[in-house]
Amino acid sequence: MKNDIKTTLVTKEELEQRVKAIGAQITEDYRGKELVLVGVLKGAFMFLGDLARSIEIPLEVDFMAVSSYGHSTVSSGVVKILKDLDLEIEGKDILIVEDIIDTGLTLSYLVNNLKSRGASSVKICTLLDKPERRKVQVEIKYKGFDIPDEFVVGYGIDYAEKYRNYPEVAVLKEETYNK
Ligand SMILES: O=P(O)(O)OC[C@H]1O[C@H](OP(=O)(O)OP(=O)(O)O)[C@H](O)[C@@H]1O
Ligand code: HPA
Ligand SMILES: [Mg+2]
Repeated sequence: MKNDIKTTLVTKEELEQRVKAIGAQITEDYRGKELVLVGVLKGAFMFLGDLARSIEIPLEVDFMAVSSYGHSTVSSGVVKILKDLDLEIEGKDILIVEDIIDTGLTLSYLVNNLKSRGASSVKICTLLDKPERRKVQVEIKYKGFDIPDEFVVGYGIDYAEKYRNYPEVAVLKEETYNK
């Protein structure tokens, strides 16, 4: 796997430190609230696991699966719900946990969708942001890192479903895409 990597953008240590800091901030901000972490599958699974462990107040966890990329590196722009929430979220404080915001299409769809179900609040926590790529504006409450406009993998994030288990955020070598 390591042979397929061109460069590392965010190291294990940087991830660990930043995730802990965001968790501490969420702990302060959501004390006394009905916090529900909504992880966006599949990319957010690793970030959500680490983040949840660094939040020191009771919370609920649920997941949604939506897809706009499929096996491509370009967003189709059409967001499809593949798996919906199990929990009722009326009156709850929702924090959507995402691995990466690129065009913003996935999240702007999700925020509107969850607000329409009567949540008390719907905010966004993303590990990575590619601001240069934005097509629709979304308000981000917690952010790990800004990254340049490069297709990244690792720490939950895939290329054609692979590399999610790579422990750092990295860019693949060109030749890997044509394998
Ligand atoms: O801001 P956008 O341009 O909408 O892109 C961001 C979304 O795209 C990726 O998901 P993907 O559809 O690849 O699903 P996955 O998490 O299962 O890999 C990523 O995990 C975000 O959810
Ligand atoms: O850089 C990326 N890598 C993987 N999936 C993605 N979905 C949006 N941007 C990316
Ligand atoms: Mg993907």
